[in-house]
Amino acid sequence: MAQSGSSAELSGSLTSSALPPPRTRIFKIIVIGDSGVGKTCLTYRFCAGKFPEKTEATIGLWDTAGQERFRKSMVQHYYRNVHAVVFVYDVTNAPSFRSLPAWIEECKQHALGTEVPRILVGNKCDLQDSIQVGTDVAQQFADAHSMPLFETSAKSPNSLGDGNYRNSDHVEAIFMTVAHKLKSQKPLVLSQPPEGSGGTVILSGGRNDGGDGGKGWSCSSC
Ligand SMILES: Nc1nc2c(ncn2[C@@H]2O[C@H](COP(=O)(O)OP(=O)(O)OP(=O)(O)O)[C@@H](O)[C@H]2O)c(=O)[nH]1
Repeated sequence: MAQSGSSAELSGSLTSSALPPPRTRIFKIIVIGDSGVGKTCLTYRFCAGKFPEKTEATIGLWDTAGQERFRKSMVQHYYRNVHAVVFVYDVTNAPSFRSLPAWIEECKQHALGTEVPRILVGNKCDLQDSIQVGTDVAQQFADAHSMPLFETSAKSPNSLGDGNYRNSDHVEAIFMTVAHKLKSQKPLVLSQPPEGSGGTVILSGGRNDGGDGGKGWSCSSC
């Protein structure tokens, strides 16, 4: 198992033209898996709607030059108050798939067991000729750990061929699934961010019958 993780926050707002003011709930979602599987790209792709031109290895929380006390408190901080976990492996890298049990165990040790919404993501599906982890084996693993499986590519553009990254490759669906699990019962509908709204992606839920406005979701940091 190698190092590091990414995280994203989803905030859900209940907005209304009438008072009271909007309620905001913030969820902390951690994205974990071996180094290089594409955690940063997936998170960036979701938050900014595109694949990053250039990424650098995230400084691993496990890479603190032997300063054990510092490492321990950093890791504890990372796993604290987590609402959902996204496990990522690289479909072209079998060892990254074999590391998953260790990542699941790591989560368990930080009190993140099956009660916390978790999903499994196989990234880099655009590299069709280099696939080392088949869907069958990944699905079996996902079923055994009661997680939904998504196979995706943070990189490949959508089928419209215009170079944009909209509603394609399940990236939005992945985070929508997490949001949906967190928000439970309410059906969520993806809407694109308005032009110039930065990295905000709004996941709107249906208005409720009480007329108190719609639910909005946004990825507020990454
Ligand atoms: N072909 C392809 N390359 C990808 C994809 N996602 C990420 N990459 C590439 O994989 C490399 C690692 O991506 P990162 O997002 O930095 O991986 P990471 O898991 O955050 O890595 P660490 O920060 O080291 O933990 C980069 O060169 C990306 O361009 C993908 O879907 N397809």
